[in-house]
Amino acid sequence: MLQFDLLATDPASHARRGRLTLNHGVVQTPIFMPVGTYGTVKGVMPQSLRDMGAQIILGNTFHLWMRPGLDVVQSFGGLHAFEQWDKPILTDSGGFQVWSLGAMRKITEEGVYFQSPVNGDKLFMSPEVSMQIQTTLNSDIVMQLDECTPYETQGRLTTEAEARKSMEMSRRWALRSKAEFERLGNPNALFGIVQGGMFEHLRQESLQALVEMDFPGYAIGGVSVGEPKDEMLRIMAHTPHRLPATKPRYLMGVGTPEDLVDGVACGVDMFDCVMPTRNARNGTLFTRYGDLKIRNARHRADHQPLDATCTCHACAGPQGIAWNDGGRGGFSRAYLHHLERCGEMLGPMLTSIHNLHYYLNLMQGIRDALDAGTFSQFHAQFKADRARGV
Ligand SMILES: Nc1cc(CSc2ncc[nH]2)c2nc(N)[nH]c(=O)c2c1
Ligand SMILES: [Zn+2]
Repeated sequence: MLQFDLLATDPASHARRGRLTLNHGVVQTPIFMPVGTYGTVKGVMPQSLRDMGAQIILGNTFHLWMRPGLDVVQSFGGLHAFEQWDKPILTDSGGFQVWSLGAMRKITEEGVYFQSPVNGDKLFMSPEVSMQIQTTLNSDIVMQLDECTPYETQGRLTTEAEARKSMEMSRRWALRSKAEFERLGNPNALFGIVQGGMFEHLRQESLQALVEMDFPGYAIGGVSVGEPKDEMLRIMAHTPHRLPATKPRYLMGVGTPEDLVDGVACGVDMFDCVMPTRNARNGTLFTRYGDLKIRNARHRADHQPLDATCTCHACAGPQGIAWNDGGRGGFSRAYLHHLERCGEMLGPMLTSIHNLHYYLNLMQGIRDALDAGTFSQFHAQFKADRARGV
């Protein structure tokens, strides 16, 4: 089941405020979805995710199929009980992950043949198999099996003909995914995925065909695949607002804080990206006034928190009072620098909390601005602040 209510639209852009009602709960949009590939958002407890306002997280069909295996997840009645997350979950279909395997796979019309990276078993993933796995996972939002059209093929740009061929196969796989999803009687929501490479007219053909299939929501795939930023922004400006206004739009694998605010202005409702958690593990922290590299020696004896305006547990402690508001319950840059230098596990745990909180708080600020009719001002202030430098 999926219901999408449009609550407000920004007169000066394609930005919109919405509410997504799914089987495991309600999600306010625009939204950022933390990535929990192996059934865990790396290093972050489910309670911490709830405390920071996460409303929906991502799981991965391919990885969970490999480990722990469907029999184990099935014995829990699905992913929610297994990973102790009772709010909505979106699962990606597995195509992107098999594609990322590189050499160890063969793509045919029927599906993808590949070797398990875990034990070398010969495996096969088709639209039907992907739907069967996602039905077992019982995720609230299921993604069709698609082929993520690469930006480059054998070291040269993917041609229009190659992008068309790939988009047309994804279109046929959308139909097969939908047929199997319905045959299985899956009670959740299946999203179609727009492909078409960097070619606007192929994007238009792809989205038109998917809209005719009448999915409850749509994703834009095939970006954030190594293309230059201006190419991603060109597709982001072209495609989202051409999708039905009454249905949710999900931009896959994007992006930086700037991409999220720009993406909302282009009409995107849902984002996912490994950046906040991956950057946290390599010591790159997002703050209101720019990015900060905690390993830099200049933080060695700095008593300030990562971000003096942040109310996350790392910056403001259990009381959640920001440094600028007089709070002193958080951890200092000096301490986080020390943890990073020592390779202590508490380091990535705290930096992941901070970065996820930054992304979720940014989306909360966007929703509040859309509710207040001040999104343009929010957008301008956000950019000015981020340009200030830490
Ligand atoms: N950039 C990008 C990222 C993802 C993974 S989204 C994700 N899965 C798990 C976490 N995050 C994609 N997934 C699919 N199915 N298709 C795509 O075109 C695509 C493109
Ligand atoms: Zn913080």
